[in-house]
Amino acid sequence: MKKLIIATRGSKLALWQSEFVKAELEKAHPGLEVELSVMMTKGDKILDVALAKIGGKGLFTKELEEAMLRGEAHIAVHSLKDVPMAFPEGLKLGVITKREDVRDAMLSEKYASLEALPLGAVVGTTSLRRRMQLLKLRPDFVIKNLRGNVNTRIRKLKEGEFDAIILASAGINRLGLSAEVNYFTPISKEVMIPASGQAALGIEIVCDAEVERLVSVLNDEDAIIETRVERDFVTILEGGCQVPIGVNAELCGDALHVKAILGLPDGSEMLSEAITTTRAEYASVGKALAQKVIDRGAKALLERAEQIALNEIF
Ligand SMILES: NCc1[nH]cc(CCC(=O)O)c1CC(=O)O
Repeated sequence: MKKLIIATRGSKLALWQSEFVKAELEKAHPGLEVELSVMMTKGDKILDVALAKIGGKGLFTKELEEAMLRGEAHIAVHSLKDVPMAFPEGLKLGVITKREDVRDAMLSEKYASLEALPLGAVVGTTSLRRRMQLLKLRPDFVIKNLRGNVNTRIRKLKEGEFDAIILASAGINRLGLSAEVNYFTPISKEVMIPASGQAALGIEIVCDAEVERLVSVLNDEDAIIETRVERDFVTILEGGCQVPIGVNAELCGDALHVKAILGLPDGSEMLSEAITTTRAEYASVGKALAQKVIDRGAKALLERAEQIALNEIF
């Protein structure tokens, strides 16, 4: 194969991620040419409706997948946290890359940390997972919806609509945006458990042995293990991307630490659990942790969370 085509969205983060993969593949395979094919997805067009309402499934990936299935592209680079578990026939998850900083971060023009925010501070996020954990820590916060790509969200912060906003550190670091705001403060995983797959890239590929061989150089074994645990946990709970579930697995040498939280978006009811095990147990620990929360009523709690989210008028 001489030329490999990446189907990509046109947002700055999507382009950064695809350019990164292009550069890594060209470095690993001298003589290979990698080209970006930029396209609009439905999710890029609908910016005024909360994603929880329209049902986020495939919203940012459908057009890219259709291009791959038509043979017009070979791979698509996604943030793994946005990648569903199942793929259309003919496509699969071919690569999981090394993770950036997995933590969420607080961005603010005036305040250096969550603790420093005043009573009743207005905090921007549309993620139910972030809202739940913010209100658990500080029930006085006023959580206001914040949509749009990373650059749009930072612009809204700077326009003064929010005292602080919450974004993934990974996106900010990749785009080099931390200096755009006065305070960029990663939030410890003790305070806010990240989303499944956060900070890793997932490369979706056409089912083709040559394509798979070329991209496999980007696989990271620790990221594969950690995100496998996280994705197993979410799959067993049947949680879509719009449910309030935080789950994080972290390898420290041979030790594998996993913790999770789920509950109602307003933080009024929550379940959290943790397991520490060994690397060798990775294939069963996501399921084991899910079973622990299921035994404590997780399924009913998530059903209530989903009803609340769907009924909400944003
Ligand atoms: N849901 C949007 C999304 N998907 C991936 C990232 C960037 C970080 C990552 O790779 O996990 C973001 C932005 C954000 O949550 O702040």
